[in-house]
Amino acid sequence: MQIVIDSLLEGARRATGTVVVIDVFRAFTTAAVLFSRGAEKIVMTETVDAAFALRDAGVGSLVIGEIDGVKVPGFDLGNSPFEASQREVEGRTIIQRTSAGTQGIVAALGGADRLYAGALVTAPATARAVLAVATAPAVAPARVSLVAMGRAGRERTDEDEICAIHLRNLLEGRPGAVAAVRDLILAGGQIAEFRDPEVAHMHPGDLDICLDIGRYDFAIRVTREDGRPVARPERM
Ligand SMILES: O=C(O)[C@H](CS(=O)(=O)O)OP(=O)(O)O
Repeated sequence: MQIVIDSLLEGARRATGTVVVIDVFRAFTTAAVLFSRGAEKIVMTETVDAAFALRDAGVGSLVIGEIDGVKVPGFDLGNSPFEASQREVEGRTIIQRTSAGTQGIVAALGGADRLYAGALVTAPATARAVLAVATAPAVAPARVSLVAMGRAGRERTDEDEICAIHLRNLLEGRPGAVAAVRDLILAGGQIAEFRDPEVAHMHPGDLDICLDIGRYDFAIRVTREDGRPVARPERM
């Protein structure tokens, strides 16, 4: 198994094999929270207009996400895992548009043999899901691309790069260093905005959820349906 770590939108575009697009802060943590609360599936889109059009067409009933981290006017939810954890979403189809995470999924959809949306909350389950495929005899030589999406898919960020390294440890059979992963991210420059009352869209509760490594026992698998990326929980 060959594991490649790459970054940002360009990395997502060139990713091949089994691909994990990583967005810890916050898109795929939010997606995981919604699945833990019974959401059926999440349709991931690139643009706000596409998200509204899908809702208007009846493809989904809730539209969520952000621009520059801030909830889009007219969306039902922003990109906050904490807010998602307060929402009733049982059985719902959700449409998600974010600045990094869903952009990466759309960019990777064409080149990926198998696609996952990754975050720390789902890291062990994602590694199990990837290993189940990557080590299957029929799928050699296996390549796994881990793509850290960063800020808006344009600027590398600690949490996504560190999540990629943590996933590589798990994929290569090492336990990783859960406390060190948390500590290193918490020492970084992006943490202050979660605690800044002036940055209202970054809820302090988001940080606790995003850094709760292995909180959920499912991976988030993305498949193409009607030409669109659709995410569902996958349990191994
Ligand atoms: O809402 C977020 O936390 C980010 C905003 S940005 O990428 O830093 O502009 O979106 P996400 O797609 O969850 O990284």
